[in-house]
Amino acid sequence: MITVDNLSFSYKKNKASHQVFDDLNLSFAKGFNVILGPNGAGKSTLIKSIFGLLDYKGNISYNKVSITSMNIEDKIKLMSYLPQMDMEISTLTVLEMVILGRLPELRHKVSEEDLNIVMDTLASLNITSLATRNFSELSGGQKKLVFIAQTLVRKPKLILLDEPVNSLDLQKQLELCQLLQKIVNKQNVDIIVILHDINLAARYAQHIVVLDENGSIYNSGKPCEVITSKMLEEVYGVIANLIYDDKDIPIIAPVSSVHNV
Ligand SMILES: Nc1ncnc2c1ncn2[C@@H]1O[C@H](COP(=O)(O)OP(=O)(O)OP(=O)(O)O)[C@@H](O)[C@H]1O
Repeated sequence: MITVDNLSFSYKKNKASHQVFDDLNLSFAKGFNVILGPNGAGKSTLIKSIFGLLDYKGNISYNKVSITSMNIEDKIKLMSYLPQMDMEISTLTVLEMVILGRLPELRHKVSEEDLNIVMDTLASLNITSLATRNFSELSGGQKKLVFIAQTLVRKPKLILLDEPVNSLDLQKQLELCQLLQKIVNKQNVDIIVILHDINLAARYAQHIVVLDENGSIYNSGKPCEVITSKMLEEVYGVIANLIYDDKDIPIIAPVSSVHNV
C-alpha cells in the first residue's frame, strides 16, 4: 500500500513559509485506513501530497512503485480524490455531475458501461432519485453525496477522501462507511479517509494513523491499539471515558477539554 518516506513540505507565500512536515515517515495498510488528528495537524496536506497536488521533498510509493515520479495519466488511473472544499454552484444535473467523474474514461461519448457504473454508484449511495435534479438546488449533505459518487465512479485502486462524512446525517455517515467497507472487501480497493469522528474511525478503520499538532506521527496501528484515553488527552486535549463493545471496538465518551474554558 502507500508508503511515505522522508516527506518534508512547507506552504510558501511571498517570503513567508509554513512548514507542515519535516522528514515524515509512515505506512498505510491494505484496506480501510483513517487519518486522525486535530485541526491544522496536516491531514489534508498529507492526502494532497499523496495525490500529487503539492511540490514536496521525499518519496511516496504505492505497492513499492513511486507515485512521486509517476506521470499524471498513471496517477489519475491509480487514484481518485475527494477534497474537503466543495464547489457549491453548478448548472449541471446530478447525473451530469457524476458522469463528469468518469471524464478520464470517456471517449467522446458516454458509453453504456459509463452509464451503468454511474447509475450503480448513485443506487449504492441511495441518491438515484436525485439524478435529474439540478445540483445547485440540493442540500449540503446531498451535494456531498454527489461528490462522493463522482469520486467512486472512477473505479480507482486507491481512494482518498478528505472528511467525506461532514454534513451527512448519522444514518448516511454509517451507510457511507459501510459502503466503503464493501468496496474495500469486494473490489480490492484501498482507501485513506480523513475523519474527525473518532467513534466512526474506531468502528470501520483497519488501520489508523494519528498526526499530532506538529505534523508528526503520534501513533499508528489497529483502532484498539491507537484509540486510548492517553492519545485523546495528548493529541486532542480531551478527557474521555472509553468503553468497549462486544467486538472490543472502543467507544469514546468525551467528558471535557483539558483547558478551562
Ligand atoms: N494554502 C495554505 N497556505 C499556507 N498554509 C496552509 C495552507 N493550507 C494549509 N495551511 C496550514 O498548514 C497546516 C496544515 O493544514 P491542513 O489543512 O493540512 O490541516 P488538517 O489537519 O487537514 O486540518 P483540519 O482538520 O482543520 O482540516 C495548518 O497549520 C494550516 O494553517
